[in-house]
Amino acid sequence: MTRPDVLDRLRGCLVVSCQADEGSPLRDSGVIARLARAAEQGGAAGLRVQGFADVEAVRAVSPLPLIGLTKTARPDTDVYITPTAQEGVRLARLGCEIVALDGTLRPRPEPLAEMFAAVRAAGALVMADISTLPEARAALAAGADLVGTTLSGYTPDSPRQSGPDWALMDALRGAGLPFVAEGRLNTPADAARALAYGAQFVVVGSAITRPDVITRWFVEALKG
Ligand SMILES: CC(=O)N[C@H](C=O)[C@@H](O)[C@H](O)[C@H](O)COP(=O)(O)O
Repeated sequence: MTRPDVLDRLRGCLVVSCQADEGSPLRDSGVIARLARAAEQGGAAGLRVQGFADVEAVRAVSPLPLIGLTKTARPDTDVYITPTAQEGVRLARLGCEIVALDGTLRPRPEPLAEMFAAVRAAGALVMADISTLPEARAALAAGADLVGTTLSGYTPDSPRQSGPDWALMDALRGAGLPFVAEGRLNTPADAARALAYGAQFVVVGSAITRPDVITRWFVEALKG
């Protein structure tokens, strides 16, 4: 699959994020691979997967375009989504068509443009996870192939909210910047609305692949 083909295949479609955090009973690469297969059976056009072991496990069972990332906590930075070029290059070599990395303007271990170049040289597209309009502009200017609204609500510069950041999507569209919608799209109606807001494609995680989180939504609702 050539790079433009990947974006053509994902346009207007659903990508399912299959991740389980440490402590989750689903924290097992074999389980993640099964979640990925279930998403594929359900019609997902692509998958988003965290960590080398999970990427390898999913790559072995699914031909769908893969957005790979790492989550690496470091003492020197708040940036945790694929903070180094080395990690991004390894994800590309494991077969990820797209590598997601933190595209915010926060202090980071390595310059954004250098990371983008390294990942692209390894054969993958770069998806910059951002939280604000200026970050999106900067990431695209630095050579990102895609920007995702992934980090809105998780940085000091973006509003904390329970739902998707519709205002950010509106601003991105208004500025003529292509974007991927990701983050707290918790219903099919939200996903469809994101496309209507101009998203290239939509990434959904928790509402499909985190039963512990979904259970909590129901439990809280019953408390009234
Ligand atoms: C902020 C951050 O670290 N987001 C991560 C990025 O890969 C994942 O934990 C999210 O599940 C993913 O973005 C999908 O979002 P949601 O689970 O809300 O549909």
